[in-house]
Amino acid sequence: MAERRFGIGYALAPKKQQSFIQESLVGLARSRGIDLVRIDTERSLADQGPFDCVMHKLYGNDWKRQLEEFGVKNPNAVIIDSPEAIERLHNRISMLQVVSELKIEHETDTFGIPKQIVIYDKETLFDRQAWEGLKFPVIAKPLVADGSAKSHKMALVFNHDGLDNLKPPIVLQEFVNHGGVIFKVYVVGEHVKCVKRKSLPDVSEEEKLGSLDGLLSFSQISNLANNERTDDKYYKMMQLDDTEMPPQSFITDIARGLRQGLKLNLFNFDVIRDARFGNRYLIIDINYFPGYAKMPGYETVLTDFFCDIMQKKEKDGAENTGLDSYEVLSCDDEVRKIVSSDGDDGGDLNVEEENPIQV
Ligand SMILES: Nc1ncnc2c1ncn2[C@@H]1O[C@H](COP(=O)(O)OP(=O)(O)OP(=O)(O)O)[C@@H](O)[C@H]1O
Ligand SMILES: O=P(O)(O)O[C@H]1[C@H](OP(=O)(O)O)[C@@H](OP(=O)(O)O)[C@@H](O)[C@@H](O)[C@@H]1OP(=O)(O)O
Ligand SMILES: [Mg+2]
Ligand SMILES: [Mg+2]
Repeated sequence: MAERRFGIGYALAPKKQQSFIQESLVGLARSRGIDLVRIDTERSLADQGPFDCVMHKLYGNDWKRQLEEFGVKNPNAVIIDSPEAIERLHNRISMLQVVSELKIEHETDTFGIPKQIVIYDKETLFDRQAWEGLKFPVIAKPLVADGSAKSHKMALVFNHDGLDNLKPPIVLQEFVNHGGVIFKVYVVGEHVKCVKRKSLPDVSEEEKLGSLDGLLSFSQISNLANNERTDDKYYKMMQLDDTEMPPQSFITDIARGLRQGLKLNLFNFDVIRDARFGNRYLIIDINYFPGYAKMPGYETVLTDFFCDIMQKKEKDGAENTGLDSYEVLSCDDEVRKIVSSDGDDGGDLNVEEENPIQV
């Protein structure tokens, strides 16, 4: 009897679909019995399918309603991920709250988030009382992180003069020197991959005090040029080679904690190493459904994840229990640590985990 195939519908904006749905991914998934099917976002979801799973990165109440209806009509289908869980990442305060709730013990390393305050209006912006404990330079980030170009428009503010150009609501986050390298940790279910990316350079003491005109604007500085898909080529070009990766088990513990706390499968988080301490890591950003295609070998990681969902669904189907749409166990319960071809000397981090994951 022919093996039953597993249909995953994807609902993505055109730009996202173009970058993420590559023939290499579609072909590999197909060879593993998984069909990736485009959901026509101009038509009602209810008129399309059937789907065993829906994967999406769309906004708006109408789409949210359609997903809810789909979930009611298809209780055994898996939705990756729940709109409510995703919305938590659309606000830069609620986004990082989950980090403060993580309980992770590590012998030598500590983690946290930078000091930050939210500013809703201009008066508060100029009220020094409101800034308790926060010192220049600060990074001004839009409070809303909803995928719009505006939500990535940032400014490095060196002094009071720079405040004039800011438009609340914003988050002011202390700027922490971190050696000009950021660690981007991609999470795909129980799969975790840490890569290095170019970041803002450190700010010297003179620059902090100097007569720089108060503000430097920038946007998406850590985004990899699309033509640089191999990390080692990018690392050489951007002189990131000699930056040590964070401890592997530390990063996977944080990834696991965030996944369980956020109840999300598809996200990445940005980590900087605090140059003042060297073993203190700060999480500065968490992104839903990031640019996975920039991750070397993304086809395999994503297809393994699809396989995890399919196998869990079959297992649950056999036990006749409806798959709870937020929990998918990994394909196997062994901890499989695959360190990438660069070995463990600062190479990228691929770690499979044994824990159940939540969506
Ligand atoms: N607190 C901080 N201290 C030092 N540098 C920071 C800090 N916050 C952000 N940066 C720098 O600014 C860049 C953009 O910040 P952030 O990642 O929060 O913005 P974003 O628009 O959400 O980016 P992404 O494209 O990853 O979604 C970071 O990659 C890093 O280079
Ligand atoms: O497509 P890209 O490669 O730029 O991916 C970026 C992605 O854009 P897209 O989802 O519109 O594609 C961004 O999503 P929004 O915050 O804007 O929603 C955000 O997740 C970035 O962090 C991703 O960059 P990465 O962290 O992977 O370097
Ligand atoms: Mg970021
Ligand atoms: Mg972001």
